[in-house]
Amino acid sequence: MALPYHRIIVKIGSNVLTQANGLPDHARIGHLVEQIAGLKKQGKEVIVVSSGAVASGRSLVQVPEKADAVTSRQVLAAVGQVKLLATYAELLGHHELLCAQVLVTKEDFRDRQHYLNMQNCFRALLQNSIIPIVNENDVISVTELMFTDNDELAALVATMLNADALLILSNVDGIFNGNPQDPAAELIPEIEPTTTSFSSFVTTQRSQFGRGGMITKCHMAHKVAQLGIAVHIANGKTENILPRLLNQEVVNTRFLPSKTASSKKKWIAHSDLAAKGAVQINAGAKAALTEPHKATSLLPVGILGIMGTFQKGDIIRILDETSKPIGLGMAEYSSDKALERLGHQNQKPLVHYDYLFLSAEIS
Ligand SMILES: Nc1ncnc2c1ncn2[C@@H]1O[C@H](COP(=O)(O)OP(=O)(O)O)[C@@H](O)[C@H]1O
Ligand SMILES: N[C@@H](CCC(=O)OP(=O)(O)O)C(=O)O
Repeated sequence: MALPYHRIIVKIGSNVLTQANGLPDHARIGHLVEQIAGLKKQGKEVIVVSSGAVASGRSLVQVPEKADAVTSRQVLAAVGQVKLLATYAELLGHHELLCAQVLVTKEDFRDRQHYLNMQNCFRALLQNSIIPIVNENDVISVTELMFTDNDELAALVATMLNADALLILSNVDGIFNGNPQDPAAELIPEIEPTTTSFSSFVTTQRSQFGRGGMITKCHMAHKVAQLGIAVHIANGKTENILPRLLNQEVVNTRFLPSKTASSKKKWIAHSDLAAKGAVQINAGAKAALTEPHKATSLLPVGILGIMGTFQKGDIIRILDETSKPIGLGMAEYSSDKALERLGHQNQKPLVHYDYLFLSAEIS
């Protein structure tokens, strides 16, 4: 039976688009474009998150050896992104499809206004049947401003657009219960939303041109699935991977989605870096907040301490008694007011349930 996904994010990793010599693999891009056109013909909405700018740049310019790594990457990506998009535009054009370039930085997901502007543009592109091709703005995003990798970017786009599925195409068939090179290792077909640890079987090893590696891929995938979006990790080098994946005809790892969260919660779930302060809560408050199937807000009576200074509307981290982060929320009032109300009964919640995201996975 075909999987009933309508809005699909397809993340194409560096390794899928790059040959062993580091140059772009045009035949592969062409084959993926054919498959994307096939999905569009079925009436599906497709958003592509594509790496490959640096690899495309390598095919055009040779950066002088004396240039530092950051500058080289900026130059290669700036030149290469033009070629990458031109390749997509030309190949999609053969199928009478139009694509659009969306270049973003991590900051754009932290700032509510940037986020809403981006979301608005994506929606308009999809309404006009245009395929957004998203990549990190590698000219601006350097060092600590960078996404961990394009898996993180794809996860953020999937949650922002409330996609039905995120398909991560890498150079492995999925997640194995050991080193994928080990013949004894077996592919894990499904991962439940309750799974919390991957480190026992996923190594920190990365593929030749990959940035984040499989551990970060797993954490991203798990976080997205927790927000109600199905995530599949599959091999982008397998022939006709996209239609075969959707028809369930090919091996892959599927992260089963848990019940859906509201879009506000989805935004908050990815706002860790934007947090302005933190609150430490007592064991009773933690038990109340984490009780399944209960919508509980965070009240001042359960707060032990306030760290940092925040205003109404700011994102704050929620820490348990041992200072372990257990969630994120949007403050209903400032840290000054929260301090006055600390430990008091019958006060307005500091974080309303609708603006509270709890997860064991926040790093
Ligand atoms: N348990 C595992 N199952 C599958 N792949 C794994 C596992 N542990 C480590 N890996 C490595 O993760 C790599 C894919 O991640 P990554 O390098 O980030 O790829 P991409 O560039 O496609 O995002 C694989 O090539 C593989 O070597
Ligand atoms: N933005 C970069 C790729 C970034 C990246 O992390 O790629 P990947 O390892 O495929 O997630 C580029 O276009 O070359």
